[in-house]
Amino acid sequence: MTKLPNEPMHNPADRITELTDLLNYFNHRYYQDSVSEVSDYEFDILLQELTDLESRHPDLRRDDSPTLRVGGSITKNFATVYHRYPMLSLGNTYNEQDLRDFDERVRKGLYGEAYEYVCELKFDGISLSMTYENGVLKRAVTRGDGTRGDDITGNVRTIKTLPLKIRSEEQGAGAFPAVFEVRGEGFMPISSFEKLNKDLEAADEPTYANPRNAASGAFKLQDSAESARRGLDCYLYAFMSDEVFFETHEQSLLTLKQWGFNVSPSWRKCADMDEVLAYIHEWETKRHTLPLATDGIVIKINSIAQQRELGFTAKSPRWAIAFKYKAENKAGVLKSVSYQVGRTGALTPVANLDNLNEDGKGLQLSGTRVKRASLHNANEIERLDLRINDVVFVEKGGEIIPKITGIDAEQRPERLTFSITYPTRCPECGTELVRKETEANHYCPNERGCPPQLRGKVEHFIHRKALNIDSLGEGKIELLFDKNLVQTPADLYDLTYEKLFGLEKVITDEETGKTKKIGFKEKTVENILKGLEQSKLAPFKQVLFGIGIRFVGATVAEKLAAYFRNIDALMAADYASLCNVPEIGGKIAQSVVDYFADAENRNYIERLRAAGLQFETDTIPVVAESNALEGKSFLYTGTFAGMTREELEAKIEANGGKLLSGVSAKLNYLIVGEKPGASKLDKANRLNVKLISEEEFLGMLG
Ligand SMILES: NC(=O)c1ccc[n+]([C@@H]2O[C@H](COP(=O)([O-])OP(=O)(O)OC[C@H]3O[C@@H](n4cnc5c(N)ncnc54)[C@H](O)[C@@H]3O)[C@@H](O)[C@H]2O)c1
Ligand SMILES: [Zn+2]
Repeated sequence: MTKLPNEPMHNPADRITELTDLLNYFNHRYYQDSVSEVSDYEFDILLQELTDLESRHPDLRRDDSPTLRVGGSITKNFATVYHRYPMLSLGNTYNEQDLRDFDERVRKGLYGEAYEYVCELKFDGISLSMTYENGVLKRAVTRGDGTRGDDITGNVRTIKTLPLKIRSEEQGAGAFPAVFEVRGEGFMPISSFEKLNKDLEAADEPTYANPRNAASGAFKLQDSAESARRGLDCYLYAFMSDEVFFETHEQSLLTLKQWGFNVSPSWRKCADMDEVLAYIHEWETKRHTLPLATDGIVIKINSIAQQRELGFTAKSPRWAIAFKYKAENKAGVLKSVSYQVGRTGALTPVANLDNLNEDGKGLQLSGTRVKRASLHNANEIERLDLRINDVVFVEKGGEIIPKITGIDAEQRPERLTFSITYPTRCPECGTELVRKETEANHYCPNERGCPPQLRGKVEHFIHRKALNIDSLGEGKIELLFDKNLVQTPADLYDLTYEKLFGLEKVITDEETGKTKKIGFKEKTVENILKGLEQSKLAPFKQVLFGIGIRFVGATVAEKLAAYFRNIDALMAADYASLCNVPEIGGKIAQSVVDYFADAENRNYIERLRAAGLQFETDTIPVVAESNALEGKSFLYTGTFAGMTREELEAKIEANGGKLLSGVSAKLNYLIVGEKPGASKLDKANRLNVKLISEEEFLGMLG
């Protein structure tokens, strides 16, 4: 499949088919999987090409064309809700002439009436619709396919800035209709996004490319508590009700604010398109100082009556348009490449950049000063054909982290450039690097002596999903390393009040040059010791994740802990028995075997055991009762009158049944208790899984 927009195509029918399929596929990835396979700009260029082709060949337009409908759809994981008022998309453009044309269409559409615009920032998240009844939040729904959305009320309720009940008239707010809807953008602030990615990285899970995709993922989680932890927020920008309640959009924004809604103060009323353009220019760089991602401006007609007059197309209102900013791309100079060693020993090349004047100030890009860009690995340097002193193009888009998109080949003959020699030794410890054939990265194999790897192991150990010691952080760990108090996580448990009290260090931020002093005073020391004490209660699965066996992420650790129940059984397991564990493959099995074959690792485990950490899964031991359930698989949902979930799980296993982790075609029985989960029930029904009650289950035991 080609993605090139301008590829000559003899046959418009073929190109229309190709673009329709491709864009529908990108939409699916974007809305269902929260993944962008191409940039928004590339997507929009292709969509424009399809729109143009269809307007020249209307008979070739397919019914499922992405130009006819909103891109998203509903999922099977939530209850489906029909929107009272359809939720549409917005027409968009990247250039000013299109805005002038839009203005012209509005002028004609309003037959000479005077009109005003309201400009708002275009927040980059997912659209939400909230229904309030008598001032109380009743329902929050995603846009879905525009007609129906997913009911994600539980997740939206975790947004702290969204009122569950709006301010009443007595509290100084005006009257409101008995039933109304507000719409806004649910987003993940950049700080939460960065924290989440760091967390995911530490847990060996895939990270999100940008805050939008992260927000989209977080709003669609099944577990609202996890959704709450992701620090979501929401800006409101629209009001709707059956009767006309406001005369202008401006009034609605002001009133929403009064009722207690989170309305971004960045909007502005503009008398004409010139003022709109001034607003666009003003926010082009200023928007990067905001704590959330924005990708453009939304321009709306202020008068609600005029909005009604202008109406809608199948996909978007005729009274509004989005102006999107292109990712800024600038030329700079590649001064040098440095190499960072991470927790796993992987080497990452980093480009050190400067502006074309080479005054050491870096590139001014999208409101920030860029001095470095990640190059990922040696292949990337080769792919871009980079040489030191090359003029390179640097882009900072929705991806937050700047990247080099290419070199300016025309400049090369006039410049003295040097090839990049990839190091053969670790820049941190001097050990010879290795590169496995199947992997793109070079690694430093000196796990036990390479400082960033040692520090990384301790940082991993204290992670929330591991031993969860939040009274320690990167800075404090660095201090403990510097003072030679800690080399491995086991050393943490030898720390005492006397050793810690009074330690001090000044830390300089490499990027900003700002310094920060950290010192261990009474309170800090007490908290550290308390955190370490509490970590002794962390369950086995977390300890197993924390010790940091390669390829054993949080989920794998949980499976191993559930299966082997204690560390001794796990240490004794051979390759074949590890491969018997559901969902554990050969790569993980081998890594576990190798890990425990090493005497030093066993020694480390014994030190942690002596410190008092949990090395056993404390659940009800399974004593075989019968094989009445042999060959049958089970899953349960809800709570049960006669037993706890643990007891139920033990019963299934004790009688030879298999407990599955989710509803699939392989599942034979779903045991349904009180307050069952709607999504499990729904999926089981669709897959024709037999539903049974607690009594029926007990009856099967004979
Ligand atoms: N990269 C990819 O693979 C990919 C795939 C599909 C779609 N996309 C991107 O998504 C776009 C289509 O998405 P869309 O239909 O949601 O359109 P859109 O995101 O361009 O515009 C409509 C949306 O803007 C949001 N919005 C933010 N601030 C707003 C404000 N102040 N007022 C009103 N609305 C505001 C609302 O959620 C609204 O639904 C495409 O044009 C493309 O850029 C990218
Ligand atoms: Zn090293």
